[in-house]
Amino acid sequence: MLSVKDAETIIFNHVRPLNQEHDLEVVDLLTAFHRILATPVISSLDFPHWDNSAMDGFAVRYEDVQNSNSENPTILEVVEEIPAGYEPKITIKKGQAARIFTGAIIPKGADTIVIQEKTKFQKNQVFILATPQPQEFIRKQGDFYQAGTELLPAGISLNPAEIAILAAAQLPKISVFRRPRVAIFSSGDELVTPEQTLKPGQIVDSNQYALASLVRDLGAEVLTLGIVKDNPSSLTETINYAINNSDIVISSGGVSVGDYDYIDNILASLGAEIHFRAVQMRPGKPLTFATFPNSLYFGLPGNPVSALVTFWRFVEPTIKKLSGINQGWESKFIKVKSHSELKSNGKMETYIWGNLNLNDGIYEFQQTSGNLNSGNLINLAQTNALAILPVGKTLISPGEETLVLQIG
Ligand SMILES: Nc1nc2c(c(=O)[nH]1)N[C@H]1C(S)=C(S)[C@@H](COP(=O)(O)OP(=O)(O)OC[C@H]3O[C@@H](n4cnc5c(N)ncnc54)[C@H](O)[C@@H]3O)O[C@H]1N2
Ligand code: MOO
Ligand SMILES: [Mg+2]
Repeated sequence: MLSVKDAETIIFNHVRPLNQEHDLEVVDLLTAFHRILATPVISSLDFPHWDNSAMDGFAVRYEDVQNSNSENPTILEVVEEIPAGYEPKITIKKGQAARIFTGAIIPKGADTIVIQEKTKFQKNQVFILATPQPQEFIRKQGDFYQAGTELLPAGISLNPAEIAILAAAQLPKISVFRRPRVAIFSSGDELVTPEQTLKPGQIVDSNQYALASLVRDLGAEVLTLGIVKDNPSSLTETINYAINNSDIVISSGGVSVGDYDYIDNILASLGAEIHFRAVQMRPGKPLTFATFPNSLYFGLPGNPVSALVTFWRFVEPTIKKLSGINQGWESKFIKVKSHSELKSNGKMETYIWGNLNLNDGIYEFQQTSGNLNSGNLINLAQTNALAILPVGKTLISPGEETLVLQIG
């Protein structure tokens, strides 16, 4: 059976990230949080824009004050006051200083700031009570960024720091990648919506709710196509619509070996290239991955935990990669101590849901309580991690390390 690693490689090799020419959208900076920058940004402004003061104090010529101390203060004439936002008019000459405030432009002639705590100020005279370092507290024009060079690269997620940088660079409208479009549907004659009264044998389509929330949280646009009966013509119609209206299609249910598990046959009849139908993992073994010319298809298993585990393990990084992020779209596994005894049959890569708890600043994994059954959605509540036992590993004892994938 195909290993999880090989399945992942196959999937990621088929992801074509959104394109800088065709998949752009211009958005207001205030709505750009977590969007992906589509083109590199170059600013014509230096940062800082001008030599400016990092402190409230006095702008002086270093050579005038280099031998100052409290017994022998240097006395300078204060010729101008320079608040932030004001353009200085006077060049500082020998024996002169300017009163200056944080962020204000350094006047011509001055090269050093003396903070006001090291001075005594009287009328238009300042007494310099200590010798500063040469050029102390001056933020030089272009020290942080030089105009014309790359300010931000394409393919990064816009977090608060980047949003602030774009605002500072006077770019209130920016090019980002459009949101990936993801179609979701559930298949099964037994499925009903949460509003419907349950008849014997029926179950609520909970997968669609969970999957839509996860997809939206990843910044994608969700197209929910509802519940589709285990009926080849309805499934054909829905899948055909989905592959023509989205970048990624996610279905749940109908991918195992039962008589009513039609998804794979219909994918084949619609001309999909089916890359695999099962992966050596538990939960999540019956997982179908197929491609059409313009979309990727994930046939997730119907069991609620299996659908979510396969989403977290394979679909989440796929959506991230497709969205145009150039780094860090891959799943991140972390090594932590297990507080619980973790068991597997050793035949499948096994995913155990539970919690990363902080214990004296160190994360420890604790298996969820109750039955680890892929049909048991209830004890998935409030978990935040999956511990992973590789094939061949049957036991992780308390205190031993395990790899975990954070979920949520
Ligand atoms: N003979 C075998 N039977 C099964 C195998 C196998 O290898 N041989 N694999 C089992 C495993 S593992 C899983 S996982 C499931 C996957 O089944 P399907 O993907 O075909 O899904 P269904 O048969 O449609 O449903 C399975 C289960 O999940 C419930 N379900 C389905 N959709 C939803 C939904 N949208 N929301 C909530 N719950 C849903 C459904 O009622 C079933 O209980 O196959 C095993 N069988
Ligand atoms: O993949 Mo199934 O998930 O083990 O119930
Ligand atoms: Mg089935």
